[in-house]
Amino acid sequence: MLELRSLTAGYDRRDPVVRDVSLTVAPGESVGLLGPSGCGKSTLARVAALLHRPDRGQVVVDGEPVHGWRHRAPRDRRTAFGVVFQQPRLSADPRLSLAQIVAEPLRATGRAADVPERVPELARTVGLGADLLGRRPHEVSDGQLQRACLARALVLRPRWLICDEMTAMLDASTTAALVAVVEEYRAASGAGLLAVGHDRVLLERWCERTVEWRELTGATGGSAGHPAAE
Ligand SMILES: Nc1ncnc2c1ncn2[C@@H]1O[C@H](COP(=O)(O)OP(=O)(O)OP(=O)(O)O)[C@@H](O)[C@H]1O
Repeated sequence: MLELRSLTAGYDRRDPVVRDVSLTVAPGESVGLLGPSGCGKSTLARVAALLHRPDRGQVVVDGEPVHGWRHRAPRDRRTAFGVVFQQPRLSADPRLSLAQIVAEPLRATGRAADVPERVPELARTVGLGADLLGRRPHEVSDGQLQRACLARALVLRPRWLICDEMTAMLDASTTAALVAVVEEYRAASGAGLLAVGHDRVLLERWCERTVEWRELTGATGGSAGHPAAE
């Protein structure tokens, strides 16, 4: 279970963008989170993926409260999450080839030995031809780069996937292809999904359950929350 309990988060403690938000994703469940631009969806997605420390509230993963974010999160916690962001160009190192981008999490976790097997396997899964794997981000389209970013998110076989407007920059056929990849992975692995976006038609087709941002506030009662752990 991925539980977001009474989360308050943002960039200025005096004026948080996420206020007392609660949401739960069960293993194997797909949850779409809909909200208008600027409401704080990406910020919440980053907290859920252990990339941004909340001011208040708790993230509880499989019954265990999270006590560290980013590099302070234990490795097995961090690697349980695969994250895909809206803008692949901001989340991929421009100096690396697509193959190196996909391989990054394996190298960072001491599993470089798996690279020769896993990278071509993931490239096939996301529909990246071998000719593209040697190219760098500026030599491929947004859609091709997003395919590499999705492969990178899946390479460590995460138990939770956080997709933050994953398809916002993509055409309809690439959107359908990437959603299908996520769904095949979920069916095979039992991973849970939190897909954040503003495209109601897409999220309602994609996810078993879709929730509105405004429904999440104060859902567990009051804004007191729990003090965030260091
Ligand atoms: N790094 C940052 N520093 C300061 N403010 C930020 C930062 N990132 C986001 N914000 C602000 O926090 C608010 C919520 O942003 P967030 O990206 O979480 O919203 P969103 O719902 O995902 O929006 P969108 O759908 O447009 O991506 C916005 O007002 C934004 O300007």
